[in-house]
Amino acid sequence: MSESNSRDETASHQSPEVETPRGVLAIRQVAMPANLNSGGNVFGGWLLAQMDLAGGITANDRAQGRVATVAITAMEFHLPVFAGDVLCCYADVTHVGTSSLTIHVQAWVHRRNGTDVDDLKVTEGDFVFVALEQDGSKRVVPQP
Ligand SMILES: CCCCCCCCCCCCCCCC(=O)SCCNC(=O)CCNC(=O)[C@H](O)C(C)(C)COP(=O)(O)OP(=O)(O)OC[C@H]1O[C@@H](n2cnc3c(N)ncnc32)[C@H](O)[C@@H]1OP(=O)(O)O
Repeated sequence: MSESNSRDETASHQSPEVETPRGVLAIRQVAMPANLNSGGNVFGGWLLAQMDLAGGITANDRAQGRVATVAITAMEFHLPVFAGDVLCCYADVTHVGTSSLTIHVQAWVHRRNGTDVDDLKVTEGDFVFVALEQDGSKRVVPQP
């Protein structure tokens, strides 16, 4: 049997991989009607704010103190979010520089669907934070 045939056979016996959230649950928040746009979906800006908070809490923990968001270098909106969805933001420290930290943040919703509950990845992005002194100047991120 050729190598490629062998690989095909293995693949046909495996169930498709189910994606799970990446990182640690940093915040949960219920999307409310006040967070909707005129189309009936949750505003992207509200989602970004929740993700920034989730990344900021994680960066604050890792940097052992005050941080500020300096950049969002990647952001994807995969699916719409609706009122009543429970937004769950997961954060993963992917890079620590001298004064900066990059946190990959994924937002998933926990959505009731009759008696079932669906968990869906709705957004993800890379948030860069800089560790700050009390006067607002940058500082070195301490070793863990
Ligand atoms: C037990 C109790 C717990 C309490 C728990 C409380 C938790 C509480 C959580 C709150 C969570 C709040 C989360 C929201 C946080 C905001 O909303 S902050 C508000 C918005 N952000 C701001 O106002 C920041 C404004 N910017 C600044 O003040 C200045 O840019 C800064 C941040 C002081 C940096 O200035 P600078 O000295 O010119 O920095 P510079 O040398 O150019 O760059 C510094 C680092 O950033 C990197 N960088 C800069 N620009 C970029 C860029 N565009 N892309 C990538 N990297 C970049 C550089 O590469 C460098 O990295 P390192 O090589 O040092 O690792």
